[in-house]
Amino acid sequence: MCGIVGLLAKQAVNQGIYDALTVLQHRGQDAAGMMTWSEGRFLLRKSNGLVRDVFHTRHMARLKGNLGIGHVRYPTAGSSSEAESQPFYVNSPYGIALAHNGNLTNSEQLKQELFSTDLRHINTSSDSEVLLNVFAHELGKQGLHLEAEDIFDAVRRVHRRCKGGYAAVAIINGFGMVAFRDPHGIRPVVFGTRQTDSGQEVMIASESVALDVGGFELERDLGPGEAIFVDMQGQFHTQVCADRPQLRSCIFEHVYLARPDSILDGAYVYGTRMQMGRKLGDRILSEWPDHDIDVVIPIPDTSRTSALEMAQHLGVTYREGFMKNRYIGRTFIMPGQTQRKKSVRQKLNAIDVEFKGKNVLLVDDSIVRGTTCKQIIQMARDAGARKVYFASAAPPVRYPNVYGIDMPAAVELIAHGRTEEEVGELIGADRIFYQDLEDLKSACREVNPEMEAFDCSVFDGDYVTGDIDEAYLAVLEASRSDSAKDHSAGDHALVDMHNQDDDLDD
Ligand SMILES: O=P(O)(O)OC[C@H]1O[C@H](OP(=O)(O)OP(=O)(O)O)[C@H](O)[C@@H]1O
Ligand SMILES: NC(=O)CC[C@H](N)C(=O)O
Ligand SMILES: [Mg+2]
Repeated sequence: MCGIVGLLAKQAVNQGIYDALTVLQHRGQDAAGMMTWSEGRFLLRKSNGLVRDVFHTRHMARLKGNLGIGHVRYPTAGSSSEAESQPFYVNSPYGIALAHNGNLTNSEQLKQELFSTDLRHINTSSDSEVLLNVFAHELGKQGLHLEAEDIFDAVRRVHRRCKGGYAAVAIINGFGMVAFRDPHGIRPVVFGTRQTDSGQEVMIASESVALDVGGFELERDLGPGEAIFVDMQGQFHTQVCADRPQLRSCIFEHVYLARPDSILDGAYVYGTRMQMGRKLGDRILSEWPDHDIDVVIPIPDTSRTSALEMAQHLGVTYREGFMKNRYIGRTFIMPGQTQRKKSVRQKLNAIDVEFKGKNVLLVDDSIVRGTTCKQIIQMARDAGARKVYFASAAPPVRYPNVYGIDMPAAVELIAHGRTEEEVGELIGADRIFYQDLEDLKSACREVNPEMEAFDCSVFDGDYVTGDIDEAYLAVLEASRSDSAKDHSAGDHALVDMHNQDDDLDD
């Protein structure tokens, strides 16, 4: 769940891309990057860190041009080094820059094919570099005069070769901007337009909030397998380039990943989270009609929308019993377990009066590794709670994610191989409530009835791309679990394009 943005405008795009990246920051906190295009040259700035730390005035001054793409990264493949931050660039054919959200599940096989049959070299362990090179290779078959139709043909071949989740935005030197979404539409991508006196401007982004801040009107989501090409005049062309497109968007976007003020696949994330609260409230009432809950307390930030709705539905007081330090980011998407653990305590602090002598129902959007809830329950007890009940607005997360969320190892998931009651015991709750998966799906459908099916793999272990088996998951776990990552830290110099007279690294 990285964040991507592309902007083709009638004026300089650097500030617009920067602003979009800041509102997509919740999708990736490890690295940020921007590549613009001006007079036949690409200009790049990318590095580890938050958007505000990566782009300084001197970088912004260098990022000239009316066309550009940007990225915030949360690594799901390769390392978290600067060399694997995005966008990536290849010089042939034409010169192409690309930013990717998602994760390819056949990148190792593609990497070998790229070398042995396409004669292309991949210099990092990033699957995004693989995706760019497959796209470049397929585009290279089209010849010198590129039309929208040629680009769509190339995307069609990308879909035939690549497996997994991918939403990507690219610049083709001299031709314009392209974006495409995998045939299951696992990861989100939307586009919108802004009319100016000089003509139409187009923004493509992971979430509609990026369009809102830039004053763009949301046109729609890209459909599964669909591509959009925006020519240098700002006119866009779209086509579905997959043989059998089927929308199976990641339901975890609606649970946690996306911002509540985004509209994804026609569904207001805020509305879905309210429905989730209502449905879980119903479940609690039916399982425990004579409950003794005194107060509902959310675990900020993401659960607040569901918790408020649940409290109203239960007819119980809602109180903000935990204060969040606004300067600490999201803990779940931090790279290591030590940092995640430490951050919970730095991030959240209890207001004792809301807990003293009360039976509290703590509500979170999801329980993944259990890092947050274990500590929070202890904090609630330390603050004087009599009973601590815990509700998760999502079902138990029991299976790894392979499509762009960094949950590679089943053993790290607290609900893997455990019943709901066993999880409750392990986290120290007096009683635990989980959402039912069917209720979660209908929460989404109540907001947009056209959303028929989803990728729910983290909840049900059903991988929609059909290429994931035990052997694949074993290799993934061995290479990407927290303990494997601890041993793979290394120094990775940035082998990349050089930029004007300026240094890349500061
Ligand atoms: O069981 P865990 O492994 O702890 O993961 C689940 C927690 O992580 C997320 O919070 P996060 O702090 O990332 O973001 P938020 O502020 O948006 O809630 C999520 O909202 C849960 O609180
Ligand atoms: N979270 C993501 O979308 C990650 C994109 C890509 N797989 C990377 O690791 O850079
Ligand atoms: Mg949270």
